Order: sequence, then structure tokens, then C-alpha cells
Amino acid sequence: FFPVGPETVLIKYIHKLTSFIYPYVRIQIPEYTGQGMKRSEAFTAIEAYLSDSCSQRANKLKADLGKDSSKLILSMDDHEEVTDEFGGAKFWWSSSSRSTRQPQVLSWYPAPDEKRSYKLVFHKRKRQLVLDSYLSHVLKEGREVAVRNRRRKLYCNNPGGSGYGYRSGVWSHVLFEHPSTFDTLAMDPGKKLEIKKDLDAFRKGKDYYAKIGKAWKRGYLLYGPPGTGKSSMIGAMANFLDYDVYDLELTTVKNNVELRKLFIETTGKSIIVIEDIDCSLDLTGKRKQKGKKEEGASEEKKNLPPGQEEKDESSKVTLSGLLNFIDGIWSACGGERLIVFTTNHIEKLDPALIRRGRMDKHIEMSYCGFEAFKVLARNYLDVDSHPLFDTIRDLMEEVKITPADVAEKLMRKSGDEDAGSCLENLIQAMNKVREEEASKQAHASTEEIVKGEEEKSGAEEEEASKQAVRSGEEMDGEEKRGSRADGVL
Ligand SMILES: Nc1ncnc2c1ncn2[C@@H]1O[C@H](COP(=O)(O)OP(=O)(O)OP(=O)(O)O)[C@@H](O)[C@H]1O
Ligand SMILES: [Mg+2]
Repeated sequence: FFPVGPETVLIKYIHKLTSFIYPYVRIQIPEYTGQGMKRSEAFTAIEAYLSDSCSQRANKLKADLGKDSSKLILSMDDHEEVTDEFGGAKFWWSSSSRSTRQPQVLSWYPAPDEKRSYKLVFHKRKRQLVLDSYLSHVLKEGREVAVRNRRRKLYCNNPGGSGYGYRSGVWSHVLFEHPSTFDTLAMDPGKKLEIKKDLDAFRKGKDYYAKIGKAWKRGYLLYGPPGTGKSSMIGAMANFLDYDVYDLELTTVKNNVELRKLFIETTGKSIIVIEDIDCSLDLTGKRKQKGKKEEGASEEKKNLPPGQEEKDESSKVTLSGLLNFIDGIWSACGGERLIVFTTNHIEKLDPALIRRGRMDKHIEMSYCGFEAFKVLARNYLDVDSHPLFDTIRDLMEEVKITPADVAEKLMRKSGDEDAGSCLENLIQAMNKVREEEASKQAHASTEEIVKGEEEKSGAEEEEASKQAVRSGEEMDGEEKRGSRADGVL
């Protein structure tokens, strides 16, 4: 027996009384939860769910552009109510927003000015139905609607160059509208099909990845000379999978901690891209040089003011930081991510970075072959065959030309330029490349001959001098000395 004051007893009775008169349960879903600045996923899903079901019923609606920018997506306006039915029960949804602007409070992490939230009200007898099935139904439907309506985004981690304040380390985004697709991408058809199959298997592989105990992600390494379509390939992948793209600029990431923060902030169904990985950082072969570097670093450290050393050490993204980013424990959060690296110099990369399991698939983007050329000809000139194709096929076997150069030649400069003259341009360009190659080779080989001859004549001279020495030895006195000197000179 606990002695309780009269107020407690009173409150207890008031609760009982209100639940008798007002037999409803309320659930509040705020837009931002906890201390994080991250938008609640539940809120987003509910927003989408309600937008789908309320457009028929609510009176006050908000509109925004949908996926193809031609259709308006309606959603519930603030302070609006809709009812929903599920499993024979009725549910009331309402939205509210409350201004929280506090001008006198200065904060490093300013809170959003408005606190928005959704409220769900239902009869307490339906509590079990809500917990067992209604909420999961709402989330599932909502997520599907959100995916259907969403406009894909291109995120980058360099918001206007401001490297300080609460904005640093946060992604900013624009709409992703890259025109490249697998149809416009010029490469060997077999290879293209293989990549498409691989991506498809990945997209559908949720259960498979769970079964084999791997995080649902896949790494691609695209390598090859400039202008062979690595960036275009990333665009095509994003369009094929309908994923968002995160373009990670490593040089602006201050340290490993920030890298991890960026990674956690990425959402599922996305491609994380690091372009020119060999230039981004001194990640190349760092592990091997570690010992040497540390020696040097400790000497440098001596000259730094106290406190500076620590900062310097932690102010870099390191190879191990990047490896953790790719396959550390954090990479399992969220799931369904593709990580793509591009480089022009695969040989410069640390093998640890590109081993299978991290970079599961290595794709070489190379010079334009005849099959790739045909794709470009179809896209740029609308031709599938042409009398000049045979010449081009022969030339392509000899000459290294990038798809970017081919594309440039095939682009119609004026409206009246016909396919034939574009192809002629291409042939001319390839002939020029061939001549240049030939003259370079000729130059190289004449150099070799000259070098060879120099060596040969050098040897002859030496032989002659030896001869002279030998013959001189046979002489005697003054003459001997003189002739030897001649020989040497
Ligand atoms: N395989 C290709 N198929 C179709 N177009 C291509 C292809 N490769 C290059 N192009 C054309 O050339 C341009 C440059 O290509 P892209 O930016 O993809 O090259 P990259 O390999 O990323 O080069 P870099 O290594 O310099 O970044 C593209 O805009 C595209 O028009
Ligand atoms: Mg590129």
C-alpha cells in the first residue's frame, strides 16, 4: 500500500473519466525526430500515403511537381483532416504545423522554423489492428507511392563552397536529369548486356544478399582513357535502375569522420560516385609507403605548435577511412547502394581498394570499336548501314579513337549536313590519327637507328684505339708514347 496524495487520485480518475468519454487513441508523427536533422522516414512515407488517398477527399491541398515535371502531386495542406478506412475500421488523420521561431536564441544547429507533424486518431478498440497491420500497411503503401512520384536527385557534398558551420558535410541536391541511357551508350553489345544483367540481379537481390550474409551493395570500377564514356555510363546506370546519384568529391571531405557522416546521410536506392579516384587523394599505394611517411611526418610535427599535430593527423581522408566507408559496418545501413569509382589509371590504385568484394566488377571502357561506332551512327545520324562503313571498320581496327571523338565528328554541325559528309569527317580524322601514329613510329625508329649507329661507331672507334694501342706496344721509346696518345685521342 502506497500512500498517495489526493491530487494523484484525482488525476487517475480524470484519466479514467476522459478515456470513458473520449475513447480514442492518438499517435503523433513529427517530421524531425531526436536531435538529428534527419527527416523522419515515417513522416515521409505517411505524407506520400496521404497524398495518394486524400486527393479525393481533403479540401485544402498542397501541390508540387512530380516525376516527369508535367503532373502535379497533391498532398495534404497543414491543419487539414482526412479519414481513411482499413479492415472495417475508421481512421482520422490530421496535419499540423507549429512555428518554433525563437529569434533570441542563437544556436549552432538552428532548428527548422516550423514543426510539422501528422496525427492519427482511432478508437481504442482498434488498437490491435493498428499495431498489427494498419501502420505497416500505411508505411508500405507510402513508400511505394513515394518511389512512384519521386524525382530523382543528384546530390553533391560541396554546398556552395562554404566549408564551415552546420552546412558543411551535408549533401545538397539538384534534380537529376542525365540524358545518357544504355541505348545511347556506345560499347560492345555483349558487354553492355552483361552489365545490364548484373544491375538487374543486384536490384532484385535483396533476399539473396540477406541469405549469403552480405550488405546489399555492389562496387563498380570503371577504368579507361578520358572520353571513353565512364561518366556517361554512370548516368546510364542511374537511369536504368531509377536510382539517385551521390557525387562524392573526396578532396573537400575534411576527414574520415566527415566521410562517415556523409555516408550515413545517403539514402537507399542510390549510386555513390567517386570520380577520378587516383587524383582525388593520395590513396595510391599509401599502405606500402606508410613507414616512410610516418618518419617524415614526425619530423614535420616537431615544428608545429602544440595541439596542431593531432588536428593534422585527423584532418585527412585516408585509405583505411575510405575502405571503412565502402565495406565497414556502416555500409550496411539503409541498403541497396551501388558504389562506383572511375579512374584513368587503374595501375596506380592500391590493390586493397579494388580487390573483389570491394569493387566487385571491373569494367574497362576502351577505345571505339566498330560495334560501338554503329550505336553512335544510329543515334547521331539515324543510319544502320552506309557504303563508308567498311572503310571505317578497317580503320577502327588500326586506329585508337575514343567514342567522344567519334561522337564529335558524327554530330551534325548544321541542319543540311548529311550522314555521308559526317562519316567522311570521321574517316579523315581517323586517317590523320593514323598518319600521326605512323610518323611518330617512324620518328621513334629513326631515333633507334641513329642511336644504334652511334653505339656502333663508338665501338668501332674503341676498337681502332685498342688496335692502335696494341700496335704501339710493339713500338719502342718516344714513338710508342706518341702513338698511344694519338690512339686515345
Ligand atoms: N561510350 C560512349 N557512348 C556514347 N557517348 C560517349 C561515349 N563515350 C564518350 N561519349 C561522349 O563523349 C562525352 C564525354 O564522355 P564521358 O564524360 O562519359 O567520358 P569519361 O570517360 O567520363 O572521360 P573522363 O575520364 O575524362 O572523365 C560524352 O558527353 C558523350 O557524348
Ligand atoms: Mg568522366
